[in-house]
Amino acid sequence: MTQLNTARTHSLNFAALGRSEPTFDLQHETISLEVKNLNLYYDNNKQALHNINMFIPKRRVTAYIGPSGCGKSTLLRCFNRMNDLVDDVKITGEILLDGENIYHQAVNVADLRRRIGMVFQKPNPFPKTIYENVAYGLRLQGINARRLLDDVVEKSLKGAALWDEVKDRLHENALGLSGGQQQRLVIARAIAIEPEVLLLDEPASALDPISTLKIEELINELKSDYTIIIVTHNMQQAARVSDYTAFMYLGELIEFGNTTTLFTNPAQKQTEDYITGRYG
Ligand SMILES: Nc1ncnc2c1ncn2[C@@H]1O[C@H](COP(=O)(O)OP(=O)(O)OP(=O)(O)O)[C@@H](O)[C@H]1O
Repeated sequence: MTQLNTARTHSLNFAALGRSEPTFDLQHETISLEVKNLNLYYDNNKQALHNINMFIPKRRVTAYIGPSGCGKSTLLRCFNRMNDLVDDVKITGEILLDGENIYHQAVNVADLRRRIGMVFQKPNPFPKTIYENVAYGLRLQGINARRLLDDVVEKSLKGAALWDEVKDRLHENALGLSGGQQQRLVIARAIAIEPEVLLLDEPASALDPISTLKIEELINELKSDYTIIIVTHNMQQAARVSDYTAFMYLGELIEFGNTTTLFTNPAQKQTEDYITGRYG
């Protein structure tokens, strides 16, 4: 009891972060993704994820936090089967997207990745124009009608809060944009094909504070249309942007719940130790 009180004293000040009392309750959410008995082993037998069970609520922001090496990125990459690209990886268990197991052998992984888009830590625009970066996914689908592409490019850039900055230079090389603009461009490219879920792996950790703020504001706007899952090293960022937070430690899911509750009144001692800075 004493320790939980200590946690309240030392944990993040939600009023200062502009957050109020908990407004979200897992019991009343629609499920987007469900993780069931998920285990992952690298190099055939090095276990990186241990029996993960949880679900990701639809059209909310869920953050994964935890010390370096605890398996956050590994779990994130399971949601769009990016780990399939790693040699000697073994995955057991299931992840259900709208009730269907994405690891079923009949699943087309390219289709899955259209439904679950991903943005990485380092912005990775293609060495093409701003316009062609955003139009890329549609062109891959064989869509080349100019007016349709124009509309989607504009809508996606507006959706990624970048339109005003680039509308007069759409045909310039995307590599000429700043790092923060490039990251919003990559988000525009991801949303141009209208995925259901967006996976964000440390999307702001390579950016300056102003660009970070823009990305955080953008996440807040995007969640009305997308289910967002974010991995972050930064606890304040998780507290600012997420509705739900999952704390991982040594490949296990220790605690998952409403962000405000997790940061102010954690149920597990390990969570409390982490958020109060005792390790990590
Ligand atoms: N491709 C890989 N091959 C072998 N082991 C890996 C691979 N990727 C990750 N690991 C190991 O799996 C464990 C979890 O790593 P992961 O990158 O998922 O952790 P993380 O919590 O995202 O860490 P960080 O915050 O430092 O990015 C670590 O022990 C890591 O060394």
